[in-house]
Amino acid sequence: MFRRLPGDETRTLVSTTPDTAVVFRPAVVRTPAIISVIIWVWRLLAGLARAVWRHPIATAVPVTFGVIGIVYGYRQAIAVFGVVLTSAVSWALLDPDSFRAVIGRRLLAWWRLVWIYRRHWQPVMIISGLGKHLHGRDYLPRLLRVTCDDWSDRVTVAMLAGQAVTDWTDRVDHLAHGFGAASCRISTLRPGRLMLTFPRRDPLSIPLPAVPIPQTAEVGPVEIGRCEDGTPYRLRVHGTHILIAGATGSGKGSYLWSIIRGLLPAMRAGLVQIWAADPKRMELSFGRDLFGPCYAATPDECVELLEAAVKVMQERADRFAGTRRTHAPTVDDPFIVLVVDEVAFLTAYQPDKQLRARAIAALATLTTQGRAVGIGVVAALQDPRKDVLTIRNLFPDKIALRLDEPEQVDMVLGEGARERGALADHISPRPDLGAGVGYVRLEASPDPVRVRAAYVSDADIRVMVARYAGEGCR
Ligand SMILES: Nc1ncnc2c1ncn2[C@@H]1O[C@H](COP(=O)(O)OP(=O)(O)OP(=O)(O)O)[C@@H](O)[C@H]1O
Repeated sequence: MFRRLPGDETRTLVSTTPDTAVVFRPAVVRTPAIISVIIWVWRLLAGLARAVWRHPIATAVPVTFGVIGIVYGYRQAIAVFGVVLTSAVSWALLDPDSFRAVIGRRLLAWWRLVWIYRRHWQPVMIISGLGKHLHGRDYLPRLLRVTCDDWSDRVTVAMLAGQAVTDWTDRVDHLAHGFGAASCRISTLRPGRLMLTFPRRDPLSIPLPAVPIPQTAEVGPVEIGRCEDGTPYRLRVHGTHILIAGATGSGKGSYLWSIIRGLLPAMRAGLVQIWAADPKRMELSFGRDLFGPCYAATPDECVELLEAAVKVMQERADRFAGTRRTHAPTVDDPFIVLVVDEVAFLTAYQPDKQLRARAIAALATLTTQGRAVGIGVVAALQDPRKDVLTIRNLFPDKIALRLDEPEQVDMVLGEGARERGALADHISPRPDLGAGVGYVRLEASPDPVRVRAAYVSDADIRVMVARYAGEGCR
């Protein structure tokens, strides 16, 4: 509202043509003071009207107390204020959840709008290059709204005409540092409107204990951890194939074991069979009794297991052809989930060329045709490059855990994922902080979501084996 008037800057402008002494000075027409006053008053009224429109409650509260003060006297106004304040404090103490939902988050959002975002908006926009200062005027993207949930601020922004989403995704670091947040995520609400998400705290910063084994036999999405907004992270396993990529020690094992854990009751009910290929012999071997004869460790055995799955797939395809298009797990045709730890041992590092080709062919067949007949592949690998796993794009669902290089993020999650905030290369290598933390793209949105899998400890696996060994593949 206190921007300079047009013309203030112009007065000081001087331009010359190169190599001559010719100097151009723009003509400045002196504005009568009354015009300036009218403009200032107009801006003041417009600013007040805008404040009332944008923050009706924040304006109504002081106005109400002011009116009570004027009409009934200031003692009454202070008494009413005291009653309202005491009621609010009692509510917050007695039922903090409902207070937070109704009042607390709105107050926090208003405070953060005023103190963080509006206060820093102009300098952050100009310095990051998202706004422009031209001829004495600021052209800034509009800050429309701030809402808060328990873990983050969500800032709605109207982009400047002519800006692209990539102008913003290229500057997530500027925005995060500018507004004092650990990171910034960008999502598109509609053409011209963006939502910036700034986390205030990290619900994933401490390891999560293993999710309890479900009570019922279900093949639906398996709860395996938590999303960064604190909601449970449920991973769809049936009707898809999942690739989990992460450097050594990134916690791939916790995903594999959490999936297995969530499917145990369905395995007992005969609706699921878990087949395990464990060429590294370090991860799945710990609970090998869970898998019975459907466990393979040597490369030959692993490839035979994959080819056995292809046979089942083809037999089902022959039977289902023309009668059904999707698979519903039954005891006769259970959902087969083929868990492959370090799939690159079979597809890239395997010295026997023929065996390698057989493994790639079997995996390609399963990932292209297995879904509809109830066969899913869950594969983990350390190095997501194409020459390590040529068929990585055949996995519809991918999870990027801690990766060594920024380029690897897009290799796993698809073009532009890192720009949209999937900073998998920034995940801490400290196991307590970063193991099991990863980025996924959920079905509902192209924007990456940060998640953490629960940690299934050795003791948990021992209990799982003791309770469920011999119940799956017989
Ligand atoms: N979800 C998790 N939460 C907390 N800590 C975890 C989690 N997953 C794993 N860890 C810790 O990180 C260590 C390494 O995990 P893990 O062996 O699963 O990694 P990995 O990605 O399978 O590694 P590699 O590829 O070398 O086998 C574990 O020993 C454990 O201490």
